[in-house]
Amino acid sequence: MTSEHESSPSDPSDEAVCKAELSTPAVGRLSLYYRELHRLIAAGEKSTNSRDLGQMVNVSPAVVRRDLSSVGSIGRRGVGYDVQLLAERIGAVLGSGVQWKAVLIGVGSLGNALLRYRGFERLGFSLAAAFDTDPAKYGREVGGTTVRPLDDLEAVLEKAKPELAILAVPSEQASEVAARVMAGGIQGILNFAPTTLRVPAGTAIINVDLASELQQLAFRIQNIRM
Ligand SMILES: NC(=O)c1ccc[n+]([C@@H]2O[C@H](COP(=O)([O-])OP(=O)(O)OC[C@H]3O[C@@H](n4cnc5c(N)ncnc54)[C@H](O)[C@@H]3O)[C@@H](O)[C@H]2O)c1
Repeated sequence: MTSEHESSPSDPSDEAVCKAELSTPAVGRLSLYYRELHRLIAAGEKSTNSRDLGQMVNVSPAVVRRDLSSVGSIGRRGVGYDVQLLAERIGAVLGSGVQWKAVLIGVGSLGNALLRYRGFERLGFSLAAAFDTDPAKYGREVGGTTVRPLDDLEAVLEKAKPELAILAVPSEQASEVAARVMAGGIQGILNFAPTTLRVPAGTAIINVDLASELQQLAFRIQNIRM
């Protein structure tokens, strides 16, 4: 069995420090460990180790140990990680357990799929409202959320006070919509439009460009072949 490094329980101020120090790829990996740990909990597993966890998310045991020690992990030498405790620890660092409210803007092909996706709720994200500019879509219910006119955006943001916005609008519309949601108090944007949005400090943004991901995948395959 892989040996895990023991670490002492950390105080709450450690959490703030390690959150600030985590790199974006490390946060991505923590999110994957979190997903796998919940799968293990559902399967009745009590413990895991860095080798197995690494295999599940395709990284080396050393990377797993480094990531987990950076969140003040609770591994025990020769025993491994208690999956429940580790999931709670990572969840606390990632802000799970907190309920996050999101709004979705743009209910086309992608917006429809996102509204129907049930995986957000499991991680504490709820969709407070969805908006579009196409009158034919107003009042339609998709995945339990009713599509509203974009004109209602500011009133809904004021009332529901969501923290996050998901943009699934055409790229030409993205910056204007982003400006509106930020003016309405949104703190984080998940942007699916294939354009790089500029946001002021104090707003978090993640741009998801699936075509660019595919291009990177093709590039890697080419390099494997060479
Ligand atoms: N479909 C995909 O698989 C996919 C994947 C990755 C990224 N994207 C990107 O996500 C965005 C949406 O893609 P799609 O395929 O769903 O497009 P789509 O044309 O099917 O849907 C876009 C929706 O946005 C609405 N809209 C337009 N302007 C708006 C505005 N200002 N405010 C609110 N709603 C507005 C339209 O009425 C439409 O319902 C695009 O930028 C696209 O490039 C799509």
